[in-house]
Amino acid sequence: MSYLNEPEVLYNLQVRFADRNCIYTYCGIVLVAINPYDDLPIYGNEIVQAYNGQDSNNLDPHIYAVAEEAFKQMSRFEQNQSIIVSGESGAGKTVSAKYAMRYFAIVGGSSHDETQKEISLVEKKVLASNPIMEAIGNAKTTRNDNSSRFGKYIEIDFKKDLTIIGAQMRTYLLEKSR
Ligand SMILES: Nc1ncnc2c1ncn2[C@@H]1O[C@H](COP(=O)(O)OP(=O)(O)OP(=O)(O)O)[C@@H](O)[C@H]1O
Repeated sequence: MSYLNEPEVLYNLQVRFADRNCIYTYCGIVLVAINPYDDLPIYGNEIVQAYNGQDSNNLDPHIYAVAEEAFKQMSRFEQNQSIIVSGESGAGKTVSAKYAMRYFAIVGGSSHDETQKEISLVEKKVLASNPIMEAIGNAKTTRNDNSSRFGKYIEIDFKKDLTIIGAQMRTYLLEKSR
């Protein structure tokens, strides 16, 4: 985008989503996601591997590109990284966060053995915590059938060899209306 203003952003989002079914668009350094309410074939293991270790500037905008960038920065500089997922109810925050976690689980789970792309036990446990947390903390609303009733701070901990050692989830931002 040559200019980062509202008409330019809206025009680009419309062209990419309506005409090309691309739900992800970069607006500056922010990745904007449009909820497609449809199962798109863009999250499979082969797509994870396409982003793994690549320069995200050369690839289509994707939540996996954001996750890859964070993973790369963490491994290169040994510094904690944060991804902020924001948007109105039903925008797709929870789904995006789960895909980012899935990316870390696959990439972190397989980094100790490049030939083994299976997710190991710790990574499986981290991903399996999602339905448990949703059973306790989600409810149907007029805007979202599976609405999170509390904000989440999810911390994923990695070992030096970049495999996942564990994860923690904390509640925050409990709105009065929720
Ligand atoms: N990338 C996606 N692909 C397909 N469907 C999606 C995607 N993102 C969201 N959805 C659909 O939209 C629904 C709502 O998304 P989600 O629960 O992630 O919203 P949210 O922003 O977390 O909302 P809330 O703030 O109410 O918790 C999902 O249950 C799913 O059906």
